[in-house]
Amino acid sequence: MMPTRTRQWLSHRMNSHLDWPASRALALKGDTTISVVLPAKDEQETVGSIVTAIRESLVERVPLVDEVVVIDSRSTDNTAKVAARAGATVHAQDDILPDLPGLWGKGEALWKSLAVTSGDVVVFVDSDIRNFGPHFVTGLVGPLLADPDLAYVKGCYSRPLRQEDSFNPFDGGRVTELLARPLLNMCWPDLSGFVQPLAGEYAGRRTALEEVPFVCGYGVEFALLVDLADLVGVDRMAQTDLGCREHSHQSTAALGRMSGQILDTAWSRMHRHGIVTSEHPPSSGITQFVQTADGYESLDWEVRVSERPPMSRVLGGRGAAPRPRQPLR
Ligand SMILES: O=c1ccn([C@@H]2O[C@H](COP(=O)(O)OP(=O)(O)O)[C@@H](O)[C@H]2O)c(=O)[nH]1
Ligand SMILES: O=C(O)[C@@H](COP(=O)(O)O)O[C@H]1O[C@H](CO)[C@@H](O)[C@H](O)[C@H]1O
Repeated sequence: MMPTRTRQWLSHRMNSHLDWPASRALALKGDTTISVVLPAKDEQETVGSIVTAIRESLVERVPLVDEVVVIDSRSTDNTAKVAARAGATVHAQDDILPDLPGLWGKGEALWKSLAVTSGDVVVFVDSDIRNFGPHFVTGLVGPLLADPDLAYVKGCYSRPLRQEDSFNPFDGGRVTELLARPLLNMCWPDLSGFVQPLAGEYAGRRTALEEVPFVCGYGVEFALLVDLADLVGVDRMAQTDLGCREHSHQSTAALGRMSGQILDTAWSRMHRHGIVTSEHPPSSGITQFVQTADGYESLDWEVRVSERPPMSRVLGGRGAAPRPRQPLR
């Protein structure tokens, strides 16, 4: 159950995107630089419109955003071309810090983005959003521009579940409701006020983001919440209601594998926090089953997650990335 202190946190750390029109964010920008990062794996259908919306509204019309960067995460489609054509700076995930062995996953893309961006504030936006609007960015950066003590702002929204033959206005966020929310409530009750703990839209100060590890797979959001709360304290974290988010949905089986990665991530944090003491980590894999004409076929999947160290330890010896490239305008 949400502790009283978390209810108090929720009452003063919940924003609405309606509070943060681009004009107000611009008035607060000063010399704070802002990078928007989109991790993208096979998102040719949607990445272009998101980049275009950001470029036209928040670079050209209102000069709030200094760079829009797409990290092409081993896509097999035309994601990179579509993103570049829309005006983004595109980096292939494996071209970044090439002297390190490349790893799979969303968190790898997000971690590597820190090495090729320079914004004082970094905004992460998924590339599969189907109803993106510039308010996703202004609602996240506004509170950070207004309050220098704030380190991190997480988006929250209603999450419809639109599938081939069905639509439900509330059933999205399946891993959130079935795994992440129970885990956080039971083991990290101070984080139980985050409405969408796995939301892929969030913004943070580089000075904080470069001081925490990045889990390379789908555990990245879960780990960032726990690790940033350890680093800066929940009261330097906030959230903004961004309205509604519709995105491309994966299959239940795919979310089962995602859940395995998040559970592995959570176990590692429970171990660091002394919630579990066993020195034997959980199994690194899961077996799923598909029905066949002859019965069931078993499929084994690896869900053990890799983790990158805080970027400050890597860039420390390399020097920070150059200041944002020439704005897109
Ligand atoms: O290895 C990966 C997996 C995902 N993504 C991106 O991360 C975001 C969220 O991933 P996904 O849509 O697969 O997760 P879901 O929203 O279904 O939970 C999307 O922009 C993906 O393109 C990525 O960059 N690399
Ligand atoms: O929130 C969730 O349960 C999952 C799956 O959402 P849906 O059930 O497909 O709406 O989506 C999120 O989880 C991923 C892992 O943290 C994030 O990377 C995604 O950005 C986020 O959409």
